[in-house]
Amino acid sequence: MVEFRKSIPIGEAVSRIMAINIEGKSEYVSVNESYGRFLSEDLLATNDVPHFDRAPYDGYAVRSIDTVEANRDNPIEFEVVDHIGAGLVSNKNVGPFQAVRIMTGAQMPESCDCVVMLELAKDYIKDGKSYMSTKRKHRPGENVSRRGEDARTGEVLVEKGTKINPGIQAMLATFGYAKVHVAQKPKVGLFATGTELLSVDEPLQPGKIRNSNSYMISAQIERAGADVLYFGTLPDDFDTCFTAVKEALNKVDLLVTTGGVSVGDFDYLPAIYEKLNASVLFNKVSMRPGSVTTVAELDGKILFGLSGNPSACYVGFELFARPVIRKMLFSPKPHLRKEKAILDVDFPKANPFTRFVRSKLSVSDGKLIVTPSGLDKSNIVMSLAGANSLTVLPGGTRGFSAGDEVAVLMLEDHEGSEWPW
Ligand SMILES: Nc1nc2c(c(=O)[nH]1)N[C@H]1C(S)=C(S)[C@@H](COP(=O)(O)OP(=O)(O)OC[C@H]3O[C@@H](n4cnc5c(N)ncnc54)[C@H](O)[C@@H]3O)O[C@H]1N2
Ligand code: MOO
Ligand SMILES: [Mg+2]
Repeated sequence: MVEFRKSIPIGEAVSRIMAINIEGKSEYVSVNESYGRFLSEDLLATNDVPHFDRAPYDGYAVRSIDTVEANRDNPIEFEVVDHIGAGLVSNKNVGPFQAVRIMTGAQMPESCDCVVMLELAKDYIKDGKSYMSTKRKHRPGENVSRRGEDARTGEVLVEKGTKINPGIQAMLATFGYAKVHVAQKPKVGLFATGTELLSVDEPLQPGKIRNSNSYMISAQIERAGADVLYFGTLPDDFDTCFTAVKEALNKVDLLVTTGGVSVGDFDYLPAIYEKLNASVLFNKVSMRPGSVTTVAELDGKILFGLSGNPSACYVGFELFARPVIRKMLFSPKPHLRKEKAILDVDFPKANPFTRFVRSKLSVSDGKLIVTPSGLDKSNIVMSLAGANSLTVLPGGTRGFSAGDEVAVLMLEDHEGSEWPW
């Protein structure tokens, strides 16, 4: 007799997984290798930026008090006593009605508090000496980049768990972080199970299909920020699968398998979990696709038994495995980011289960608009290519109409959500 499975709500399934005590680890890598990694410690400013007052323009550093009388009819003359570019420091003591010709980025001379831009100064030589004059009154601090205007020593600039982007790379270099504390990439093992599976370079044969799930899931694992250990395909044979899964567990932090989780005669994953003595967190979820997704835990490692059906496999990974990976990368918002969007077409199917529709989210006239990216069946591959989101259609509804507001989960976003259900 076919085993009866009790399905649980999606939120309950996710919270059972997230309750497992599994933590990320940190490593110390060169700034050259840190782009795209996740910070495992808050990023602090180690000095003021800039750490000296500096000229943001090419011009003349003067004392603003000396410009007070300047106006269109009264140019004020300054003797130019020094000339510096970025990287040099003037040691001249600049007195009343004296100026230093200064270039962008150079440190301000101590007694000067404003910069007259080259465009507002007239320069000339008189008796063999350099002079400049200006007709503009300048305020104290005018055209000066103040010490610490960009960052102050000790400030937390970026929080732990943030993905390092090009701007953070610039910050790291600015503060002299030659090495940076980042999360170790979780090692995610992967098997694709199924006697029907051909490799990508094999010609088609009757009854067989090319394995596409492992390519898809490998990319999803990388998109989530982890490393893939792909162990290959497995035939639907209990002993072979059992041995392979058991051995793989020693080498990984998390293990993903695709296929073999339903109630079919050759769906061996449930029996494998039982023989491993793994505790099964759930084996049925009130969702479509991916209702047969089965997740188990063994010695602090999580085994994700994703469905073989490509769309179900894809969705199961994003909802269940991604947040665990992001948690191990110290993200405070490990789940897919949830937003509201306007549905662009009718979706008349009644939904006993919560449905996650592969969708294309776009911005039109300042609003988020969402439309299914293809056929909404769990064995479909093609709708995945155009999907950048999952539209969430709650169970127990009679279908949806164009113009309805719906929740969407964003697949390509780096922000995430704390708890979307
Ligand atoms: N009597 C029932 N039958 C089924 C049920 C059920 O509740 N009762 N659930 C259905 C649902 S829902 C799904 S989803 C599938 C899940 O099946 P499995 O996870 O056991 O996966 P398989 O049987 O191994 O394969 C399903 C399907 O996917 C294709 N597949 C598998 N691996 C790959 C791969 N690597 N690349 C591409 N395609 C793959 C496979 O050939 C099958 O067509 O069960 C329903 N049945
Ligand atoms: O897991 Mo199945 O995808 O619900 O069709
Ligand atoms: Mg099956």
